[in-house]
Amino acid sequence: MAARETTLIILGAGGDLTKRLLVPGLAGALGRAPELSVELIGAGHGDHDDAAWQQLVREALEVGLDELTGDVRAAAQRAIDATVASARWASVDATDREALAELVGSAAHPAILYFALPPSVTIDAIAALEPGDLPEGTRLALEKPFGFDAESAARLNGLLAGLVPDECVFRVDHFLGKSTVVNLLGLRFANRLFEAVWNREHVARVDIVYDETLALEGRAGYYDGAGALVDMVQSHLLLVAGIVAMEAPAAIEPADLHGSLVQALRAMRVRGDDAAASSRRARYTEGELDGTTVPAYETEDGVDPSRETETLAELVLTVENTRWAGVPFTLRSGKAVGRPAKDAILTLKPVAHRPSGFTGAGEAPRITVSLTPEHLAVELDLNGPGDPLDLDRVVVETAFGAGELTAYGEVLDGVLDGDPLLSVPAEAAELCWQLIDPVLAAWREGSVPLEEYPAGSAGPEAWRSPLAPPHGA
Ligand SMILES: O=P(O)(O)OC[C@H]1O[C@@H](O)[C@H](O)[C@@H](O)[C@@H]1O
Repeated sequence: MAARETTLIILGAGGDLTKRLLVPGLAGALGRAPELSVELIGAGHGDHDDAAWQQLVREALEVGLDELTGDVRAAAQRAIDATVASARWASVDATDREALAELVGSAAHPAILYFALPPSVTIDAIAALEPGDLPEGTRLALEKPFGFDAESAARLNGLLAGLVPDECVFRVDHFLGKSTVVNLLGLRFANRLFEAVWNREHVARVDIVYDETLALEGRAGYYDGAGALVDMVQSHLLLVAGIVAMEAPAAIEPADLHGSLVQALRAMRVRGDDAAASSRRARYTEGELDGTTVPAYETEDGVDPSRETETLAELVLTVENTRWAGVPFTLRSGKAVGRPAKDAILTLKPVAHRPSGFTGAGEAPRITVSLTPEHLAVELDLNGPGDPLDLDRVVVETAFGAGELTAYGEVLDGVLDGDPLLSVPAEAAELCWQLIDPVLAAWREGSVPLEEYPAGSAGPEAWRSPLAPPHGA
């Protein structure tokens, strides 16, 4: 195996993401690629120095190690000392062109610049750079959210295109690194049983839900400016919806997969083109979760109550093509929800004719692909104990194999390897914002009330019933 060397520069390395997810994920990527050695530069403001950064790197790599098993874990273990020894800190303002160019120039190997920064700072940093500032082969990785609306996402794509070739740009969405999300491809396209019913003839509705028990967790600085719609629906769930909706690619190769994903996103619309009638928003009030009192969102440190940030968001889309016309796709995500559910659910239509004489069961059956943990459940109406004509609802379930790496590990592995398969295509990043912008505008205008739910509940009572379609949709 030929040795490979690269420099990973994390901009914004003093932030929570680096310690909690990026460096632990790096342990997995190092374990997967034992031939790779990484010079790890942390860059940012703050009072770090080489020693503090090295300590952070060691601790975070060890956290990452705990999530690995087998050969990958053994290889990651072997890589830790060398990675820590190479780690250095650079106090740099990412928007200072000369300082950034100098930092990239000081890298021992071809560099990857990872922007773990708020979107507006990332845009300023990219805008400050000139093409000649980055040596050939430099890769740019950008954390979500990619821009802050469709216009800024398009501008950012334009700026990036002027700096490096598109195959050197990695738009990171760790959901594309989740083994369960990747598994949707295998489930759909390698199984006739599922692909045959995966369309409007058989599917009544699609729900993509990511309700978490996690509350704000001290992230007001970021979250209060984002809210559930941007943080989760825009950044992650739309891409999951794209994978659920897309046509089969010819190959699991970047160009084919990205083409299918983009085509599906292009076909999506807010239902009835009515953002106010096709969305809901809510915010948690004080409540109990797992025996602990969760304070009301608006009283959390760093929250500006006048912003009306939602902690639960729901959006109904349609996919305007032959496969999906008329099927509602409901995307929903919330924080501090007592009944966590992280699933893609296809609710099937009833059979065209159930012969009279059968009793029992008969409600709409579902195919549930859990995004966390790895799990598939298919509901069937079968002969229960006793009378064979009295049907019981039976759930056929199986676990999927767990991913070898964490979602961040998978995504970083792609970035380090120069493989864009699991990175977000440029057009997809813009399309996701094009769907969300009208919803944000309707919410800003006050066309959609901000509802409330106690932390620890399942959400507002009224949300148990699906949103009625707008007139004419
Ligand atoms: O369940 P995971 O993989 O941690 O992903 C969910 C998280 O995804 C992040 O991108 C969001 O910013 C968080 O708010 C959210 O909790």
